Amino acid sequence: MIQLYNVSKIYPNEVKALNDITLHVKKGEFVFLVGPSGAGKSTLTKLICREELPSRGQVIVNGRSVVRMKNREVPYLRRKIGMVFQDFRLIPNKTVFENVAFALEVTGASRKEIRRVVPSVLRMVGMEKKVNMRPAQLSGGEQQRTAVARAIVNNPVLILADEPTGNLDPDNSWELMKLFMDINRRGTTILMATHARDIVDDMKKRVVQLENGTIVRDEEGGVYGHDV
Ligand SMILES: Nc1ncnc2c1ncn2[C@@H]1O[C@H](COP(=O)(O)OP(=O)(O)OP(=O)(O)O)[C@@H](O)[C@H]1O
Repeated sequence: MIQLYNVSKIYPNEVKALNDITLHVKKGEFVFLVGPSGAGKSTLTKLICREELPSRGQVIVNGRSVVRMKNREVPYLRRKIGMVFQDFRLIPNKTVFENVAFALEVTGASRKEIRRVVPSVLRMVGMEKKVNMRPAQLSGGEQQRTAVARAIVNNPVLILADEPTGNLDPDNSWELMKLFMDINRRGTTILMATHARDIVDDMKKRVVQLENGTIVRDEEGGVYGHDV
């Protein structure tokens, strides 16, 4: 699903965010990306969805080189990737329904399709009773569940989550993780950058640890680690 070969990223200000990373993630895997602040976790996720280009190396997502990809092909890549962020990033003046529907509208989905798909996705994340609320009227947990609904509404093959529990209390964090586990069980690959030690320790998934832009640990059934 994701193959990175000898990837380095140097930002224009000369900061070397990633240094010769080689990483393979198979379809259906659930991978935690851990490491101290500034280790390069967000940069890695940005290379996968082509928000940034690598300075060196190759990035293959779902069988396609995102480095060689033309700009006009990027929207098709993004449709295959559901993204979830720490700060939710919902559109403030749209309702829950409209926020999720918007992700379908931009793909050219018909009204009929939207009326069919959006309610079922909102049911899946437990937001069916709040379809007409706006983000400001929702709790953090509800906002994030709406963001997850938006991320999965196009049936992505991959979910990239950048510290998705960062603004949630422990109960809401666990609710969110259950949702991600559910989505993963249905076959969607998940790559999640996180500082949530308890969650990583409990879930015993593959853990990739970054430090100063290099992978210092890649462990199946791993824990968060003592030296992070
Ligand atoms: N757009 C940018 N321009 C210049 N430097 C950047 C840019 N984005 C990130 N960096 C730098 O690259 C390094 C890696 O940053 P990155 O955001 O990938 O780390 P991170 O592991 O996600 O950190 P955190 O856990 O705090 O989110 C840091 O030194 C950061 O300051």
